[in-house]
Amino acid sequence: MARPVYVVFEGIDGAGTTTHARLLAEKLRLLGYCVELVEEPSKDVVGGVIRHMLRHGPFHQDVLALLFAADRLLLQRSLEERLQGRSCIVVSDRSWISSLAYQTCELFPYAVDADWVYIVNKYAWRPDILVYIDVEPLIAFRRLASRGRVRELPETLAALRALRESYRHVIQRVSRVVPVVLWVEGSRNGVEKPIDKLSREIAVRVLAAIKYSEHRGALDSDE
Ligand SMILES: Nc1ncnc2c1ncn2[C@@H]1O[C@H](COP(=O)(O)OP(=O)(O)O)[C@@H](O)[C@H]1O
Ligand SMILES: Cc1cn([C@H]2C[C@H](O)[C@@H](COP(=O)(O)OP(=O)(O)O)O2)c(=O)[nH]c1=O
Repeated sequence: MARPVYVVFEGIDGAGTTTHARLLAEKLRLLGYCVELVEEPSKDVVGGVIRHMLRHGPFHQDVLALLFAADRLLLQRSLEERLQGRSCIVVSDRSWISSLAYQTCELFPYAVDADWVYIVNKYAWRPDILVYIDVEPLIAFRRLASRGRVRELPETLAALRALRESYRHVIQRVSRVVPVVLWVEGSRNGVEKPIDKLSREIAVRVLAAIKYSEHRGALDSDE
């Protein structure tokens, strides 16, 4: 049964994961691919509980890790049922890699260890392509502030700095299990890369990775 190609975006809050997941999905659709765009947390029941907790607390990472894992499994199962084995590209803003970066961050209460995140996400899809958008914390913070969206946690400047550090380790760690890791620079020396330019760069790199995996798939099925 054909499995969807699973492309995930990761980055600290305000890095642009939502924006660029949507733009990539649009571009791939225009090229004729079947594309499903998913966002985590979902708009379903468990996603709603998560959003409530993120807004009102308690900000307990152990509980959040379980809820995020459950939300993700529900989302992926309903997608599998809907796709019925049709080949498709699933573009997601965030994945269990966010749990590795956020729920293990020592700055937050009841942080968990990475091994436990792996265990509770054992049955979640493994990304085929990971796009990590690296943005300097001050830029991300300004973006969040300009949208009036600075929640106490995890969107303080100190938390954004800690999360970027956490991602540095996480990206290294997951490159052992994720076949394609695309590290994209969203800003440099306090200057952000314009959305259009970044989006084009991401599309070109993701497309090259998709074509490569299609080629590998064709070779594998010839064997
Ligand atoms: N490359 C970019 N340059 C300028 N602004 C950007 C860029 N990428 C995203 N933004 C803006 O930054 C804000 C945060 O983006 P968003 O996609 O919601 O981030 P995230 O989902 O990672 O928290 C949005 O207002 C978006 O328009
Ligand atoms: C998927 C996931 C997200 N998160 C966090 C990242 C964000 O702070 C928040 C998602 O809220 P959301 O408002 O959707 O933020 P964004 O637009 O940045 O994705 O949840 C986790 O802590 N663990 C996870 O497993």
